[in-house]
Amino acid sequence: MALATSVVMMDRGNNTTCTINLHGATVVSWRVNNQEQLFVSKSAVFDGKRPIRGGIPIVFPQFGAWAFGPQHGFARNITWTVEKRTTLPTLNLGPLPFVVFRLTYRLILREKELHFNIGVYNPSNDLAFNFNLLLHTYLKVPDVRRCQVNGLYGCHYIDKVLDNQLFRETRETVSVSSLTDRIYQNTCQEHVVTNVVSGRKMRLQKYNFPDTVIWNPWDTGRDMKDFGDDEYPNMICVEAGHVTSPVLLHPGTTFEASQILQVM
Ligand SMILES: O=P(O)(O)OC[C@H]1O[C@@H](O)[C@H](O)[C@@H](O)[C@@H]1O
Repeated sequence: MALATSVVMMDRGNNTTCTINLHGATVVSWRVNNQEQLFVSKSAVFDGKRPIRGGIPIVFPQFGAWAFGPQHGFARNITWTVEKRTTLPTLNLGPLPFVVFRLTYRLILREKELHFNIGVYNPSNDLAFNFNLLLHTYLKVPDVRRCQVNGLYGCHYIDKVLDNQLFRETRETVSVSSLTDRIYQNTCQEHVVTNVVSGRKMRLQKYNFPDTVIWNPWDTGRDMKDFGDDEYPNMICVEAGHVTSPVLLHPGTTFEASQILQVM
């Protein structure tokens, strides 16, 4: 069995690399010209028991709390396997003894881009199932207060900080200056986040991910054991997902979704 800390690394030259921890198939580092783009907490735990705090964990088959398992599902907390037959890292999850599905995750590293392609297959002959899927992307930023996220104007959002009330976004760009935990629905296929590392912009393109979660724990991060007290200014989560309505996957069919991150 692979160790919890086993990693797969992609190296494109020019100090452009991507590292995937097989625990949860969590992308734990993406360096472009030696500049780290992802936030991983200095208090993150790599014990193979808990999800990794930062990078890009995969949320599946549940977003949020759940009666049947851990918060945000179990995919981020299980060791994935690497398919040996391909040159591109392809990671697989399933079949597992207790569930019927297979997840395939393919990553492509380009000069200034990282592509994520994820497929969920239902191998059953007769059973359909429901799931949520989300890429929990933690972007590294010098000061979250200076970041602006576009592509959310006019969208309805569930504000988890305000008793899950539904609001409509009236701002052209969204910024974060306090505890923020919002599920934006039917968002644009593209978001641009300003003032990420080196003052650059990050473009996030998404396909088959109708929702976008914006999260920063602000000082409530102090209550999280695997998150440093002073780290909240240095991250913003912009999470592409299919979460407000579940995906219903019929027997013998596959659901596919993807995301591209691009340093601009
Ligand atoms: O601590 P976890 O399980 O990794 O979750 C972190 C956050 O993840 C976000 O996606 C949720 O909207 C937040 O409500 C949650 O607090």
